[in-house]
Amino acid sequence: MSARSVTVALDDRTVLRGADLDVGAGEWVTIIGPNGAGKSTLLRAVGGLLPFTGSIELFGTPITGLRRRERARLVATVPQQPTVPPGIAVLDYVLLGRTPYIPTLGRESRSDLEVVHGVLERLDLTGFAPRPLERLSGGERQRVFLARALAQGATLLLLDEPTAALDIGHQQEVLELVDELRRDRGLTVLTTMHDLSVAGEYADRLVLLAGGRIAAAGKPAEVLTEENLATHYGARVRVIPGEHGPLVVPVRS
Ligand SMILES: Nc1ncnc2c1ncn2[C@@H]1O[C@H](COP(=O)(O)OP(=O)(O)OP(=O)(O)O)[C@@H](O)[C@H]1O
Repeated sequence: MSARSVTVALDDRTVLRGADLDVGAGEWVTIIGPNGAGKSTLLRAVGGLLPFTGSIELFGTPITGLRRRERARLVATVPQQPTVPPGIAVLDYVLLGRTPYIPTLGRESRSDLEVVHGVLERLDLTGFAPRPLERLSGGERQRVFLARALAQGATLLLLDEPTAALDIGHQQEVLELVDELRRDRGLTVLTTMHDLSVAGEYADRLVLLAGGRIAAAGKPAEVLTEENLATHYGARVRVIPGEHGPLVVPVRS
């Protein structure tokens, strides 16, 4: 996907200004930045969920020219707090991911159900299928949200803080799974993330947003510098070289 000069105003306030972003097919790019920087806003604009000025293309097609169903087959979004229909079971929630493939007033096909069961199995959620989604723990729910996005079969996956509710083990499990799917199925991944070490370990490139503008972009080692993190987060950190990317350690003054 590519975005050029994307600007978003919410309630008459410009919260994203002139953002340029390219994510190549099969690439993983993570947007980092302090609270309120505009990370979710940029992700939502790319997902076609917000009005914007500028241009956004998904695999060569302007997003504004795509119908909802067409767009949903190309891009799947997991928001920070997805809406959960009251009382819905896990299986039915994940099945909602197949909506772009089900004819209006039609029913899901056998292949839709096969996709859903495959995804549930892959995410170790088969045992949860009949349970009400609302009664799952925060981390279990997070995996179900990801399952719905994967069931959608889109090529571009947009994940807003995908590991926020997860313990360290499930965090790794989910990110490894996303990376595996990226390699196996050629998925393109755009995420937001607060954990900078984890962000740097998984992404090919990082984009640092601050005050609605892109302040830095490049390989994790180019973006995760002590200077950048002091300037844009007001944070005192040490950056230590790690096996898969720089490790960012907060230090007291
Ligand atoms: N619906 C809205 N109306 C008005 N302002 C909004 C709206 N949604 C978000 N904003 C504002 O836009 C700015 C960017 O918000 P956004 O959610 O994109 O930030 P973020 O970088 O994802 O933050 P966080 O790390 O806290 O999740 C913030 O100042 C926020 O208050």
